[in-house]
Amino acid sequence: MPRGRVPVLMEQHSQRPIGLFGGTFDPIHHGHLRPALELLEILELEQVRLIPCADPPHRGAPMAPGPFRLEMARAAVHDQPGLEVDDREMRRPGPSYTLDTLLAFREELGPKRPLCLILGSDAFLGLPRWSRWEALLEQAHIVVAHRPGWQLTPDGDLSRVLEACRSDDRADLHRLPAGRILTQQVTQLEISSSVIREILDRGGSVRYLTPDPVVRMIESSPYYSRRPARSYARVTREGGV
Ligand SMILES: Nc1ncnc2c1ncn2[C@@H]1O[C@H](COP(=O)(O)OP(=O)(O)OP(=O)(O)O)[C@@H](O)[C@H]1O
Ligand SMILES: O=C(O)c1ccc[n+]([C@@H]2O[C@H](COP(=O)([O-])O)[C@@H](O)[C@H]2O)c1
Repeated sequence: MPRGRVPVLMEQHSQRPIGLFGGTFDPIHHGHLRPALELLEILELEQVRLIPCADPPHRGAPMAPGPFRLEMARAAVHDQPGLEVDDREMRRPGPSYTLDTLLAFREELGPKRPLCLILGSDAFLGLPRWSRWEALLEQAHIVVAHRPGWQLTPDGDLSRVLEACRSDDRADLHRLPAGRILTQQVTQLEISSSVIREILDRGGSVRYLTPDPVVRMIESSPYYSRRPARSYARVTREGGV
């Protein structure tokens, strides 16, 4: 590649950061995928690992079982370089605590590799309820992707941690292995898995909210839809059907 075309951050460090994006993904949707792709590009990450959790802490059991949520995630990104699905939480028994996941990555990749834990703003605001949450920043940076409807105005301990670790310089994510918090604007997509489940529950279509391969998996699975899907007539140019 001609020198002028080497991305600025890449020039400084050969070991680019890895983005780690955990979720229940029940099901995965474009509100997960588009921010993941934008962060991959904007932050010049090596890759973003989508990590479906087996047993999400602090919420009820998912509608779809872990292996199916994992397969939906794989189907969603199968043709997108840079977005990978990581099944380590599925292979680990017990609640899927994120700190355990970060420690496993550290063990695998060594102490120097920059890691970026990606959280939507709602997940970030809930951090003080997570297990050993302040230790997360010892293992990774935190990248907060803005999510529609959530203002980033933490209080208490989270506000103090944000104040102490906040960085506006993306190069910090490449220079250091962990410890910075960066907030990043991404395309705002007001999509959630809960809304998708509600639409399916009333027999609606979720096309264009999630990639077509995921729609097909959902439609042929027993996990979400309860009412039969509606059928629509196709109107031809002449007005016939
Ligand atoms: N539309 C979105 N824009 C930005 N981030 C999102 C969006 N939807 C989910 N996220 C983030 O993705 C991660 C995983 O979210 P999760 O799998 O719980 O999806 P969800 O749509 O919030 O699901 P549910 O509606 O079931 O709570 C979280 O960090 C969350 O903040
Ligand atoms: O480690 C924790 O205590 C913890 C508490 C709540 C959520 N998480 C993780 O945060 C990610 C998003 O969770 P959720 O419930 O919004 O899908 C997912 O990877 C969960 O495993 C982690």
